[in-house]
Amino acid sequence: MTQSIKLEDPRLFRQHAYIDGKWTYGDGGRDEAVTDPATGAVLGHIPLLEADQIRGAVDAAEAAFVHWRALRADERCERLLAWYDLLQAHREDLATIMTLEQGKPMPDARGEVEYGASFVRWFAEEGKRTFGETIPSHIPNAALGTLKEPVGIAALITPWNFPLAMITRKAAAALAAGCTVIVKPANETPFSALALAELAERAGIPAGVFNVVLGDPPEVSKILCAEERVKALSFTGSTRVGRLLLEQSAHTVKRVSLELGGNAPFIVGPDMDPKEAALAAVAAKFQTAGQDCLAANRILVHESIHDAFVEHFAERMAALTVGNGMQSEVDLGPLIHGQAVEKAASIVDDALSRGATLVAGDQNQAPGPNFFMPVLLTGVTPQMQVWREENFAPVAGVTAYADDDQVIEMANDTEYGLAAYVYTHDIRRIWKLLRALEFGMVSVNSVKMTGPPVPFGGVKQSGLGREGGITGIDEYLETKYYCLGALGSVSGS
Ligand SMILES: NC(=O)c1ccc[n+]([C@@H]2O[C@H](COP(=O)([O-])OP(=O)(O)OC[C@H]3O[C@@H](n4cnc5c(N)ncnc54)[C@H](O)[C@@H]3O)[C@@H](O)[C@H]2O)c1
Ligand SMILES: N[C@@H](CC=O)C(=O)O
Repeated sequence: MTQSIKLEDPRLFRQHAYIDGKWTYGDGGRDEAVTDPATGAVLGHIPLLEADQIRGAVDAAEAAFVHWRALRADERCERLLAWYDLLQAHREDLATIMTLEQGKPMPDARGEVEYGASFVRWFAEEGKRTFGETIPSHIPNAALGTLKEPVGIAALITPWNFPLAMITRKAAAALAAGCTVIVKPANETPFSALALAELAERAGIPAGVFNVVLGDPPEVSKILCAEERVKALSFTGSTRVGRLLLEQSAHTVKRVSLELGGNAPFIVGPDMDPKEAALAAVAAKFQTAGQDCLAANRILVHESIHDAFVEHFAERMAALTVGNGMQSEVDLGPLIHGQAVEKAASIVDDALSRGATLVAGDQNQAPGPNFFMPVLLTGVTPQMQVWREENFAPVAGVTAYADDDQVIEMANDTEYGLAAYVYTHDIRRIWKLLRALEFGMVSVNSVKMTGPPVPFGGVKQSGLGREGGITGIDEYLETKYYCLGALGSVSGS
């Protein structure tokens, strides 16, 4: 079954790769169907490019780099702002494409377009502030300083859970720095990336500056990692693939940035109102049907309020509507594919076989094969997969703890270190937890923590580097030191 896609601007729906300003077929005639996870209907097809075509994208990015880096920062800024305006103007179409290929409800998709666009505006401005520094000279008659220069071509490899914002958070920073980019989106969600390319072209971003390649993921990534001309690799995705790409990039000594998996603890202090904390925990767990690197997977509640918390959590969870994200009033869309549903079921089975209690979550109510009803488990322990792995599904695991030292140990008992949530109004507890938690981001009494000004990223096996904020652009800049010697007495100090 093929589904027709109705857009106000049908030219935003592209089914070709985008290289050097041209929409490109695969030379070998291979292609892949892209389906709507909610219905299983085919939305369209993408070409799987051949190795020479991927290298062709590198040729194009290399040629375009010469001119793009030579523009003044404010000239690049103008084009990025034009791109931003187009993303805003086409928000509804972009959200429609995203919901159809990814499954998230339309309000969430609109929110992601807004979120993704906000990085373009942020980095358009930051591009004008890539300041070098002057260094007081220790060498007689010399002036010392630094310049910031673009690293060169950046390969950007992105996941399917946030098909637009994960691209713009990288691409806007790279383009503002003066780099050219080759984007490889996930094959599950290529159409958002291709719509971004269409709008980049309309915004006056020159041919070869923003390219989108499609193909067999290991094949394409291997070529990009092995290419000496690609100077930076920025990857968002699973820790497993991140490790692989880091290894593959070692031979060409690339600048590597990794935004990997998370397994966020959500800590609730004894002073909290259990209902307030439960509503926040539901919001932090079920966005994008739990397929979110920031999802609150391990919910650690003080024993004095545990039972009341669980009751409120279950009540709020029962009010969530699961369905096709194109329909109004839906809170949770489908999981991305059948394998994700199987993995979620096996994680729940594993927990139950090791003694967890199923409080709620009846899979017989699921409205279709790729849907998974929200699950609440209590009595979750470190031996269970639901604790050890990033479950990436609407499966919430709750555990009681006795005191702050114990909860710190429990929260840090994971290889991941992306984000943690803390709910308490006790300032001493807040400070103690904030300092002791081994996570790149700690959010206190707030579910929302991200946005353009924020240095987003993790520690431990959750990644390398930061995206967004005032340092996000540094991932795409080299520092060049200069020493101007023999200046005579005018050099000063
Ligand atoms: N830290 C963050 O900012 C952040 C944000 C979003 C998602 N994520 C993580 O992404 C993961 C979910 O996304 P996913 O399932 O698309 O991740 P994934 O690692 O399977 O895929 C990510 C990208 O890598 C490609 N890929 C897959 N297998 C590959 C291989 N063997 N060799 C080379 N490339 C390969 C995919 O096509 C995709 O483009 C979760 O772990 C989630 O936490 C992290
Ligand atoms: N929710 C994250 C993406 C992770 O999956 C974000 O806000 O960037």
